[in-house]
Amino acid sequence: MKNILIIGANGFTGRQILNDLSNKEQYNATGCSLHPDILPNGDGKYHFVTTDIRDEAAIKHLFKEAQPDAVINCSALSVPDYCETHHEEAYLTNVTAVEQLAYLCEIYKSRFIHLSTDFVFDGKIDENSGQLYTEESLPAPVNYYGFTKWKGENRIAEICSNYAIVRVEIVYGKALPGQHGNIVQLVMNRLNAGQEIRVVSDQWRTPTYVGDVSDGVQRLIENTANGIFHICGDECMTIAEIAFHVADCMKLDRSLIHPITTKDMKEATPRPRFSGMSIAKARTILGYRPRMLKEILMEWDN
Ligand SMILES: NC(=O)C1=CN([C@@H]2O[C@H](COP(=O)(O)OP(=O)(O)OC[C@H]3O[C@@H](n4cnc5c(N)ncnc54)[C@H](OP(=O)(O)O)[C@@H]3O)[C@@H](O)[C@H]2O)C=CC1
Ligand SMILES: Cc1cn([C@H]2C[C@H](O)[C@@H](COP(=O)(O)OP(=O)(O)O[C@H]3O[C@@H](C)C(=O)[C@@H](O)[C@H]3O)O2)c(=O)[nH]c1=O
Repeated sequence: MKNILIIGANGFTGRQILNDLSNKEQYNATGCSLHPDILPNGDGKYHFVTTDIRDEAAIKHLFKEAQPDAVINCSALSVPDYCETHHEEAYLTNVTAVEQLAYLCEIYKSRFIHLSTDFVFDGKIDENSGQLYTEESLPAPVNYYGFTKWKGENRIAEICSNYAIVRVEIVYGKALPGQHGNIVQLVMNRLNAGQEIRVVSDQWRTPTYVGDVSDGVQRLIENTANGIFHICGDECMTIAEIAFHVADCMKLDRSLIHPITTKDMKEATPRPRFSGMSIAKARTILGYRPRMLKEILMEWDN
């Protein structure tokens, strides 16, 4: 049985991974998060600890207790607008604490699986070129969040002898109360309530189903390959196209959706224009096969 430590286990992705792993006999799952268990009356299949990863002594104690064979880091300051105005705090969580986790993984001979983002890229690929970002593409982040995530990636590659960096993007699925939502849920909620929504039609992404992230991570626990893996969807589309898929699959009123440009959206933080990522490497090495957005939406009970 493998001991798996999932950090950021109250978060949207971390909780999915904690739930999935704790239902498998081959894993002994420990969830860790900054705040107490978001679902304290769960089925008792996992152990949960409240720990701040910025606290060096606490994190050393956690490793000693958990003796992890693999550590999955889903914790982060993951709101780009917040990171843009809180540089020091963002750096501490997304870089300094990640470095500390990486050192401890080396000491405990744990495989380090760390979640990162498409926001490491500048998004300057021409959307008509048919190109997608690969693991070989050069990062050049356009916001501070992306910068810290890239720094974290680099430090792990320098420190760890057994690691995988998992870049995901626009992770969607059903969030629990208390977790942040996602664009698919936001569109669904607005349209269900008969409210209008403005969505950008000039930001291209490869949206990722949260269950597929969990699947990709599980494949990486069992694989020994080091390096970066793009674990996202296989369909590149604009945010406006995502919104129209939601309306059509859920039979909601698509006239409430208003496509606008990024310029008109007046976002507080710059975002890459095009950040579709290729999953060719994950397909070949891991046998990763993500699901289609429409397929997930058709099964979604809203
Ligand atoms: N969601 C998305 O669309 C995307 C996410 N990513 C990356 O994927 C990963 C997971 O994202 P997502 O699921 O959205 O994350 P969330 O923001 O939902 O969850 C992050 C979790 O990290 C925990 N956390 C934050 N600071 C600390 C700390 N100091 N010590 C311990 N735990 C801490 C929080 O715990 P608590 O709730 O207990 O306070 C929170 O639950 C992140 O690395 C993010 O950068 C990348 C691209 C897209
Ligand atoms: C709220 C909102 C967002 N959008 C767009 C902006 C953006 O392109 C997209 C998603 O917006 P969000 O604010 O949910 O997420 P955003 O901060 O853009 O995105 C991400 O989260 C971080 C953690 C990442 O690492 C990224 O990979 C990405 O998935 O939807 C609209 O068009 N209309 C809206 O009303």
